[in-house]
Amino acid sequence: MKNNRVVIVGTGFVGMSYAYALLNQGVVEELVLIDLNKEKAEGEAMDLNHGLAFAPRKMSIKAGDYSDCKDASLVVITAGVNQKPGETRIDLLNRNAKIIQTVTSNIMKSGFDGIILVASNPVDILTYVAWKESKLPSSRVLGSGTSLDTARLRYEISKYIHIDSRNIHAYIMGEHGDSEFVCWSKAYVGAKPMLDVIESMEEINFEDLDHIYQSVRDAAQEIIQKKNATYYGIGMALVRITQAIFNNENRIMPISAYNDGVYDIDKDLYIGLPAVLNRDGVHHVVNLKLSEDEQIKLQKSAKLLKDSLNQMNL
Ligand SMILES: NC(=O)C1=CN([C@@H]2O[C@H](COP(=O)(O)OP(=O)(O)OC[C@H]3O[C@@H](n4cnc5c(N)ncnc54)[C@H](O)[C@@H]3O)[C@@H](O)[C@H]2O)C=CC1
Ligand SMILES: CC(=O)C(=O)O
Repeated sequence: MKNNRVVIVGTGFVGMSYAYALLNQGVVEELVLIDLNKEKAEGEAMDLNHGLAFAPRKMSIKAGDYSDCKDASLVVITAGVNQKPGETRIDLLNRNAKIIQTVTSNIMKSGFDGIILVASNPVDILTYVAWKESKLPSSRVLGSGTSLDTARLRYEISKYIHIDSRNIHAYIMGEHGDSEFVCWSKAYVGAKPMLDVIESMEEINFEDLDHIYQSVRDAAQEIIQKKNATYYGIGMALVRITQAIFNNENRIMPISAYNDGVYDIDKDLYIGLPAVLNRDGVHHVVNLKLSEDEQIKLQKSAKLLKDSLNQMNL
């Protein structure tokens, strides 16, 4: 890891929520903001700099250009359009794929040799696009995947059982989209299997599991209906991934990782899987023994992503 510099490409809602959370949590030393709209990036850098007097650490924040990627350790791509009410993430594909190709090509022209983290939607497919365009090892290109969905899941479970969401160990896997699913067979509260929790607690029963899943799956649409975009949750998920990388944590997080055969699903694609993250990026994908039903769901989700990838000319 060369230094403690992060470059954000795309200073919209998501990019700036991430930047604001980075500043508040004092995660990095240097932050560079890039956007097609240079004035926006400049304004955002000024605004953030005015918070430095209240920040937990010294930090350099500026609007920049692609030459700033050369020495960066991490470039986070949050550029592109977001969903309008009723649109799915996949509906954004044609509009955002070109943007991600251009952005990645510009990043690589700078001589960049670090890690790329993609948040733009549809994130699994666009992470693949960034990986192909960058020609970096797949371990150094990852997407936010189901990290946000998993945080939503932990929150929803926590509401039922009144246990801190940080004690809930459970993953949403698959596409960051409508075909995602909960890996209930490997869900734990503290060290107690979720299925034992259901049997021993009155607050939650088996019927609630479907309701929890639906709330998670439909959360983005609900927020977009109410306030047009989602950004705080993903901003904080991106910070947690950034910390895992910069602090060399070997932390397990569900992110969009390249499937090179760890799971028995279509190969050569990116999909939401639990993975160990450290300063090298994705150290390895964690191989969970899924139930038969979960395995079918993961296969379906992968097929959907693969079909979308096959329709593109990459
Ligand atoms: N992965 C996840 O869990 C989540 C992903 N998203 C996705 O993040 C993306 C960004 O969403 P928002 O920030 O709400 O959108 P936004 O419209 O607020 O911001 C997008 C920014 O990208 C910039 N941009 C567009 N083309 C560019 C280019 N070629 N080079 C540099 N900058 C460019 C725009 O000028 C704008 O500032 C969307 O695709 C959205 O669906 C949003 C929430 C959660
Ligand atoms: C927009 C989006 O992908 C989300 O909030 O999950």
